[in-house]
Amino acid sequence: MTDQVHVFSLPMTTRFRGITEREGLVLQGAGGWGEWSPFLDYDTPEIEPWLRCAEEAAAGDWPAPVRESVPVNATVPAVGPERAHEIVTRSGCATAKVKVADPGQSLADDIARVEAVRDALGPTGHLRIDVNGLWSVDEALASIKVLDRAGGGLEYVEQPCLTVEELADVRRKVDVPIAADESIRRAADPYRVRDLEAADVAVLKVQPLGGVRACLRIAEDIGLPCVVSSALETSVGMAAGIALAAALPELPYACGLGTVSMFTADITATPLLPDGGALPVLPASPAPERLLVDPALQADPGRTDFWRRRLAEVLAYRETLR
Ligand SMILES: O=C(O)CCC(=O)c1ccccc1C(=O)O
Ligand SMILES: [Mg+2]
Repeated sequence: MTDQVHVFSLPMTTRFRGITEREGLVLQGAGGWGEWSPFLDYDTPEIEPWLRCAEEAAAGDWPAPVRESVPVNATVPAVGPERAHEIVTRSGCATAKVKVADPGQSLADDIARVEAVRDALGPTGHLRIDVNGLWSVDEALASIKVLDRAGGGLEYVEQPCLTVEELADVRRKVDVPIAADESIRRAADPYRVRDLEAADVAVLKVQPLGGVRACLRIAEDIGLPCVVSSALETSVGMAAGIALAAALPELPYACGLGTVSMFTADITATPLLPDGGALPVLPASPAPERLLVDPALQADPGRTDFWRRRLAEVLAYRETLR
């Protein structure tokens, strides 16, 4: 299928989504490198579109950009208020997304983190929160009210509850805009969000949704303003997210593509780190010479085996779909 495959393992500076080491593989095609890094807890059918994204990148098949740079948000994990403040200040971003409702933490922890982030952003910054579907409708109504006040106004709340029905219910009962993430990227039908008027904003992630061109189609059909966000890709995979953000006809919000700073190292010689709150748009997929094959960042033989087997399983699964 491809000329070359490398399995990587990158240490993270802060635990995020339970992850401390980000694993995946990069594969080389005629057009450059593509990344395939589905989360470890996802099963074979769910990780197939992630591979289409990598193949599209490796084929060098991205649409033309319509802008030269992409504004990004700082991403704040469920850390303490001092660390949250530091992350936002260091990022240079005018927008921050704060993880809340982390299991094992209280609403008081979320309030303290959100207050610290508002302090770091100043009054003109944009502050959004991401709940990852962890609230009930009642919890959402109560918590959004409190956090909207603590944050001096929220730009939007991402995935406050698990289901599309719950999102629609919450959306009708609060003034803060609602963004759908899991309800699009993990749904059998992403358009139920549109049909049930469940969100004001669509979050698009290129790997789970099958690539840049697939996401452009969803953006057009879903009829909502879109935010492109990462799935914690290395700079190889991040280039695909940036290619989507660069090609969307409208980009009214900062994108969640500033997450390369969460790694202690990267697999390209030129990490895609934001400068002044924005990322530059590159002309194409990462070229062969841009990959840094640092032995320290290669997964050990056992994990390399795991990823090669996982890839073989997805390719076999594809055959059953034909
Ligand atoms: O959007 C961002 O700021 C960063 C990306 C992010 O939050 C994320 C990264 C990996 C998995 C899930 C999510 C998420 O948006 O829920
Ligand atoms: Mg999210």
